[in-house]
Amino acid sequence: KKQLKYGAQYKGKREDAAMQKWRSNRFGQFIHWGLYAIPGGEWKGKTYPYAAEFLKSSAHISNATWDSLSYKFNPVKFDPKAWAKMAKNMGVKYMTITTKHHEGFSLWPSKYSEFNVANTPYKKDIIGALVKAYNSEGIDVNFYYSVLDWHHPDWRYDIQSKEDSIAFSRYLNFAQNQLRELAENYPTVKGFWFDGTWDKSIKKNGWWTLKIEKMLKEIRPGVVVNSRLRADDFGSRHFDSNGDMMGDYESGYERRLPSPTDTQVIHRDWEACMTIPENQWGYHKKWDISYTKTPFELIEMLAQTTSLGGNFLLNFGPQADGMIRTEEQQIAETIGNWMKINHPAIYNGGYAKGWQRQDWGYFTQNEKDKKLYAIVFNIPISGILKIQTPEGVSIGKASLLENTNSKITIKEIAKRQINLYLPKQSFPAPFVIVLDTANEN
Ligand SMILES: C[C@@H]1N[C@@H](C#Cc2ccccc2)[C@H](O)[C@@H]1O
Repeated sequence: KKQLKYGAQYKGKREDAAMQKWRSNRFGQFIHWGLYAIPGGEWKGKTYPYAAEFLKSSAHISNATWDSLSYKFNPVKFDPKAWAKMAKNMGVKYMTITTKHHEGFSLWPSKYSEFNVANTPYKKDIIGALVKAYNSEGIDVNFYYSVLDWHHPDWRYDIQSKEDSIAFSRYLNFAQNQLRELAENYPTVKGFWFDGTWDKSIKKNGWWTLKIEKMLKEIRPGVVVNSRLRADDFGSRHFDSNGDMMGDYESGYERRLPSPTDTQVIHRDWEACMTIPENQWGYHKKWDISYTKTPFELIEMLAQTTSLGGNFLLNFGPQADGMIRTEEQQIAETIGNWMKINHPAIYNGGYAKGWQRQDWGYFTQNEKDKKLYAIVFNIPISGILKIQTPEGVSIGKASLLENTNSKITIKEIAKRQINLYLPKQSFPAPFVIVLDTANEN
């Protein structure tokens, strides 16, 4: 084991109330909003298929030209209450908003950078309005903050000279001031989601990442910080050089999930963040420039994530005028209709220890109602769901969550082998079976 000053600060899962709430939320809305929404993946008549929030680099746009987009930022149709209402109806329990993405533009009136929303035609504090609106709907708000900053003159990708070192220490102070400002000015913030920490400059300054984690937790006790902020004494990220996770949850799953049988993830808190298009976080004018996931595919990702004890953060990229595009509205509505009936399998849900993963879907164990849920995506032609029960546990009753009067016949066909006979009906959507289990001994 290496002696580390800037490695993991604790082992195992945090069990305080704030972390338990974060964990029980399970389903969150990611929002990527910034100047990149204005060009929306297009520049001088050319469409760029890459991630819209990276247009500045994919179209080789100068800082001066890109920064002048701030004079056009005026989301006249922005209605934070409408966004929060849509999120509530979709069934999310938390929202993570980009306070500052790689472009360096701050969506709040920061004292530490002129490059912020107060100096645009819109003027108003977008972060403050969103925190108020989402909290009013009972939705927790976390702040995404990109340490990587294309705008700030003191940002460095690497430290290769004394000048780099002097400039970058100015940058780290700037970022620390902005983060303190966010933690102090928005007291209901529940978490910080760091990004843009992959460059050598940060890997060589692991001390700063721990300093930031400690500062935020001092200002806002209980606040939850993702592993992506952290680098240790030797530049190891997410997990320190002894293999221990840093931060409060593992946040390496970006546009990918662990495999359904990858049960090593259940030993820690983790979150997967997901785009609906193949790879667009910011608004792209051409929705169908890539494959866009269907609501049922997204619901299956939510189910798979919950079944492995993780949180699922689904991304929305609002338009420059402040509207959520209709394609995203429709997906949010379909997911919300499903969640209204099936949320007991998700909220407070987690890994169902001892219940073998089956190919028809996923088990989740609800830590509040202690019930076991089977979320079914692939109905067998036989109409029979095969289940292996753990040692010492039997299934007493099974019924459809959407209709608990629907009895599902159970037959033990061999030791620990159960057949569940599905009702003879159509299942137009993924559905949930609630299982009452009992200890045999
Ligand atoms: C959460 C996501 N992380 C950001 C990124 C990235 C990235 C950076 C380098 C190579 C590939 C992807 C995306 O812009 C979005 O904010």
